[in-house]
Amino acid sequence: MSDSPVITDVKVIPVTGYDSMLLNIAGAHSCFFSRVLLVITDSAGHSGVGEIPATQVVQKILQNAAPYLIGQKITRLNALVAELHQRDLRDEHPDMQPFPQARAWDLERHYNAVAAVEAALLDLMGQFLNEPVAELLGAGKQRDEVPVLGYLFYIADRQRADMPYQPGRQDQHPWYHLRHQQAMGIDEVVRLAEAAQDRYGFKDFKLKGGVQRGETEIETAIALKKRFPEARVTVDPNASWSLDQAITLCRGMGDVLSYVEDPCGAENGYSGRETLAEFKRATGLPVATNMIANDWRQLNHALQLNAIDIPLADPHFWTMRSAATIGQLCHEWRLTMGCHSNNHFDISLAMLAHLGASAPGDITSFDTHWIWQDGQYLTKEPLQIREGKISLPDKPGFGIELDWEKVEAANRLYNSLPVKDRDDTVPMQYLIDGWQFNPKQATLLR
Ligand SMILES: O=C([O-])C(=O)C[C@H](O)[C@@H](O)C(=O)[O-]
Ligand SMILES: [Mg+2]
Repeated sequence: MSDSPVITDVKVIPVTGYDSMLLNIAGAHSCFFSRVLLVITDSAGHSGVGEIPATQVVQKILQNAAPYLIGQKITRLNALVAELHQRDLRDEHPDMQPFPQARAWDLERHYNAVAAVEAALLDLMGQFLNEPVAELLGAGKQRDEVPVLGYLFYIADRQRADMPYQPGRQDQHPWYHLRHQQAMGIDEVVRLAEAAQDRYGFKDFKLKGGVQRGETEIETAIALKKRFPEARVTVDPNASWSLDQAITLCRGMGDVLSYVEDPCGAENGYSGRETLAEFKRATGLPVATNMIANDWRQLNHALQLNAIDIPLADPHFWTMRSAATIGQLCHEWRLTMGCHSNNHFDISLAMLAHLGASAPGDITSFDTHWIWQDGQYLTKEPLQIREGKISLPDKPGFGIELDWEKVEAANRLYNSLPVKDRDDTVPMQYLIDGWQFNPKQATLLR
């Protein structure tokens, strides 16, 4: 019936790199960030790869899925992904019991695992068909370059932490030094933006908020807009502002903020979808989210309430194909597609690029944390951000090749870590003793 290659090997490889002491509502980024690579090899001798956020649960889910995948034809991609979506791997595998948080109610880990499998299979399919992954998504490849934004953070003083944060390098572009230095003031954040703009050519900027007083964060956004008048500027306090506060801070700010990301969330018996709908009505500002429309059912409710304009369709939990479908839906329904991110390596950079290349019509610049990791490559010819865009390589699949020496070194670093999963409250203790997460209180207001 078919000459499809079959899956011969599945490898789950956790990898770690270095990060700066970036602040967000959950605390401070550790000096380490971790991801999981899923590498699937087929009988044609090709390897496909997917990258997702690292948790111990997701690794277990993927290890449990491996025997099921081996021997399957790669052309069963659609059916395999649908089947994995439905399997409750925890119940099938008693060794998931030490992870009570897995699968049954922590759906995001399950989605991450399925997303990794789908990405690796798409990479293999692209190589089998000699087409880039973007051609296999949605309406096929729509563009060769994908706009991305300069994702800015307030940066804490790493020297206060007894952790091996990197000091930065002085022998390269100033960005590679500045990204490791404290940046809490408005001028320092503008300086960061200037360096990032000079290095990567960004047209647009996003400021991670939920850290300082809302007024200070809005003043920072105003300063960014003043410095880069043509830029689309946004701020993302991760729903930490109350609805009233969000309206007070953002009303009349249409000439500064092109859109606002998750300005408020659930409060006083009202859901985040309801408060965002009220925020939109009160301010007239477009709203983006990666917090209240993260699966089809949530997206349906968000759209029925007219709560959002820009779904940030992250392929690491939506999966590449579902995120591409959101791109098509946004185009048809006059919404705007964007993409959320977390700290990531260059495999995810390729995933974002192929997703963005498949999206029809206008999209807003995609989020990427890559500028905080740039230089820590796991592929031989990593994609680059130039003039604020990522160009797609003219190669099949994702068009990337793993550098196994680097992957093995990053895996050794992961294995050496005493704490494996992300926990931003730990480094935060060096800044504020006894600090605890409060989703409604800015990080430094304690
Ligand atoms: O847009 C967002 O909400 C994010 O990028 C989530 C991330 O976890 C961000 O808050 C971070 O890296 O600290
Ligand atoms: Mg966000």
